[in-house]
Amino acid sequence: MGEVDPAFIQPQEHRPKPDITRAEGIPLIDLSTISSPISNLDNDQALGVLVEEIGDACKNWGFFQVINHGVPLAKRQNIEKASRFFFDQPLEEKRKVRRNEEKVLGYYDTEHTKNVRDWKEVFDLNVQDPTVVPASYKPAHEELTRWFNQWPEYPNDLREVCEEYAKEMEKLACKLMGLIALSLGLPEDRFHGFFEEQTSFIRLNHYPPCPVPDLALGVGRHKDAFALTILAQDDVGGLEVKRKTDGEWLWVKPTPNAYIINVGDIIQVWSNDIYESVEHRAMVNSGRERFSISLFPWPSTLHQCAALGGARKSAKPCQIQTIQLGENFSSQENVVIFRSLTLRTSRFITSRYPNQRWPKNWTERCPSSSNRTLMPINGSTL
Ligand SMILES: O=C(O)CCC(=O)C(=O)O
Ligand SMILES: [Fe+2]
Repeated sequence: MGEVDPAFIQPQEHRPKPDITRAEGIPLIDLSTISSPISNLDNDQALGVLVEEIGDACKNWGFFQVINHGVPLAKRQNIEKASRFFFDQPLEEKRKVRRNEEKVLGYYDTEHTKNVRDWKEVFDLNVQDPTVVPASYKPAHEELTRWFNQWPEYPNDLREVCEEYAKEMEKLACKLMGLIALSLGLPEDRFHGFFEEQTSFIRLNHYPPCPVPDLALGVGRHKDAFALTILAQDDVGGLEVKRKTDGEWLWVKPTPNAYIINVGDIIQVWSNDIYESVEHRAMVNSGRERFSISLFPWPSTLHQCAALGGARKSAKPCQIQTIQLGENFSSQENVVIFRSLTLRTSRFITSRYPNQRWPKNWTERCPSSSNRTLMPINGSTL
């Protein structure tokens, strides 16, 4: 093991397998039907086929790749180049824009997943700058705060290329949310309003070569807490997806200029579990560094919490109700979530409020999934 910090070492049962399963891949979906300027979303027979493909992929895999998505290749190449430049700098330079308790965006190199350190470094930025969020998770506190992006001195075009890329990602996310709504039998714009005060963010990932790739992971197994994830991976590859049918880890073969899409917890809730947020992880290797870029579309804080924690009807925009739910769970009011989703996502939200304390014993107050009230996806109270 040499000098590798034991904090990086995965428990035996979660270490990557030496023999990668590459046989069957996640579905590859061609979006040209909706990417062409003359496409007509209303009466296109091809649209019906596409919607069915999206629905099947979400249901059977929770993951798919898209091609002919309409995102100009140059925008992706620009951000990839700037990301390489940024991570290539000495640590002291990157640490000038390090995330901390006050500045929750920027560079970070000690991320942990399930208490094991990830073999990676990241740079986070919000799509809305600044993003307005509650200053505290307590519903009685009405104060809001603003999260600002941090920008390094070099590369000096990082901000511009990230903002350009974010605009493209927003368009793609909007198209995908529309297709997913249609695939659930909902109007195409059913979810759009929830993103009006979005808290979406972009993460640049860098996975350096690792001397113990059979013991460590770039990102340990996890599910994403967001609505969707739109991931651009480079040609090195390393993403693995847990196949729903048998729990086998499958390697996602890099497809040039494709984006990998996965269903997050929020869509799982919005679809009443018809679509599931699926476990995945990122492997590292000893020979080549790897880069990827994630866009995590998050609805406004209110809708996150309505979905993930059952916000009360009286909730004011931006009040975090998820945590409150832990304390008031017995009321069963608008409870739309089951234990694991609440746990995971609430932890994610609390991690952004490091000074707040999670109520003790809260898990015991969570209802079992069989007690859960389903989301009224066809009604108006979503
Ligand atoms: O880089 C990857 O392949 C996966 C990253 C990921 O799963 C995440 O950031 O949530
Ligand atoms: Fe992920």
